[in-house]
Amino acid sequence: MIHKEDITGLVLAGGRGTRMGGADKGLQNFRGIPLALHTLMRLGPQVGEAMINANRNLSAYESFGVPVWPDATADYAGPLAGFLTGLERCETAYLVTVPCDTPLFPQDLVARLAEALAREDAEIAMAAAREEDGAMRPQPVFSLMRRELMESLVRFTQGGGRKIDAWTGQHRTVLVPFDRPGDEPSAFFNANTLAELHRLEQSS
Ligand SMILES: Nc1nc2c(ncn2[C@@H]2O[C@H](COP(=O)(O)OP(=O)(O)OP(=O)(O)O)[C@@H](O)[C@H]2O)c(=O)[nH]1
Ligand SMILES: [Mg+2]
Repeated sequence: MIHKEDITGLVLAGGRGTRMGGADKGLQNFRGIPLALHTLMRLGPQVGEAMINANRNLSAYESFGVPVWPDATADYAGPLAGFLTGLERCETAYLVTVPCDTPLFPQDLVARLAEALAREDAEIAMAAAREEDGAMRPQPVFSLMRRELMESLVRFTQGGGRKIDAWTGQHRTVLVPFDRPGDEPSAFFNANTLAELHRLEQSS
């Protein structure tokens, strides 16, 4: 069994927000609260420690009250750069990642990932959920992983690797479906554009 005190939660807010016109997505308001803070408030009760990965406007993120870490490299190498930053800063045995643009993610996300990781003796537990087109797909930015994977990720990214599934494919990974009766069907809908953000704000 994995205790929540052994898990650090990382809010991924280090992207370019290209599809939002280059806006710093984590600072865009969702129901009156910045997306990254909304995400942090939903993640905090599920983990022992929390931190934010951001690459711009660091003092705004720092005002949310948890440590803020930018990527070590300034080239916007994608979400794996955020994973790596998180693993480097993580002081617990496990790290879980959550993107800042999916504010309605499940309140039992971490518990279910942790249960599956322990049950399967896996190295990574990754959520899978139905997307807006109805298809079940892995949600790689929602992953719980062992801190020891840091060295593997250093090697992978230094070799030029960028794709999350190419890296997780090197490790024992369990997929955790979030489509049980009672699961919110739109929990994993993410806001990549301002229109999607406004649509999400109107939803349940
Ligand atoms: N640290 C870090 N995180 C990133 C980077 N690129 C994307 N992310 C994060 O990964 C998650 C998924 O990213 P996307 O929604 O695909 O990308 P985005 O950069 O936010 O937006 P687009 O530029 O429109 O693709 C988000 O939480 C991003 O903040 C990066 O270069 N570095
Ligand atoms: Mg996104």
